[in-house]
Amino acid sequence: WGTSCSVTAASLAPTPCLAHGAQPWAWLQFSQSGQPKDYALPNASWSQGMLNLYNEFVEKSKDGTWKRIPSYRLMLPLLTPEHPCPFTHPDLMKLEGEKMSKDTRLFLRSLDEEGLGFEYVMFLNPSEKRMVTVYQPGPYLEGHPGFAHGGSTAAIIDSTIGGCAIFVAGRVMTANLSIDFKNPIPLGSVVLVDGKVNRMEGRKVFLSCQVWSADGQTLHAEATALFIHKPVG
Ligand SMILES: CCCCCCCCCC(=O)SCCNC(=O)CCNC(=O)[C@H](O)C(C)(C)COP(=O)(O)OP(=O)(O)OC[C@H]1O[C@@H](n2cnc3c(N)ncnc32)[C@H](O)[C@@H]1OP(=O)(O)O
Repeated sequence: WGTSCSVTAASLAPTPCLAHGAQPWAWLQFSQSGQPKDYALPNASWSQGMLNLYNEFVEKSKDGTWKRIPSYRLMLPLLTPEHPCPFTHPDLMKLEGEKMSKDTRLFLRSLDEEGLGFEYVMFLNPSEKRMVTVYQPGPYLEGHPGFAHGGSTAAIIDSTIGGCAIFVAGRVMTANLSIDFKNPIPLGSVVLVDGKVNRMEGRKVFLSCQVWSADGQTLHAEATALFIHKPVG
């Protein structure tokens, strides 16, 4: 899962499901060519602060407590009964790539140039049902001068806890997201988006999330959310 790791079907193999026959690999996304480029690896735009936090979680991942989540331009279509586990197919990357629409991109991976938009890497802690995102908002996410637009903060929160909810429940949609914005996030700074599942009731997954500065001194935002499980088919 480190920086030198090449992405193979084996390295992306799913972790055990937690509930509802969850398919934790369902969030994997593939590039339009079918050859995946993993965007959740360091690039030249990452600040030293971003690299430091990334390395901290890579270190924590060595004993399996945390897992880095690869990130591609597109989200893998949610799995069908015919393809319950795509990792068993040797031509996975190509097949899934060809199934994708050619004209869409995942919102958070919509910009080509490194560093201008959302730079982020997610780490999942399966036993804690917790997802943290190391996040560096770029200059094209501006709201008030010099600060990230609140909508961009909502998007990174939604994706962080969305990933967490997918892990526990499989296919989910955001039904409700409530955010208290506490302190503005400077563009180019590094923050930690820390989300977790609090409880599940039937199809409902309740989560909470906090956005902290990298030094842990500033709470930028906190949120609660409800995701609803939508069974495939
Ligand atoms: C690693 C990368 C991961 C990337 C993750 C990306 C995550 C991105 C997530 C998104 O942005 S999703 C896009 C934004 N969300 C939507 O567009 C959802 C639009 N809404 C819907 O599709 C439906 O309203 C919804 C799926 C949320 C629910 O419809 P359903 O028909 O499946 O459920 P229903 O309305 O029967 O409600 C089920 C239960 O949830 C409750 N519920 C539904 N919406 C609620 C709400 N908004 N607030 C509170 N409770 C709600 C509802 O009262 C009910 O409770 P009970 O079972 O106790 O009766």
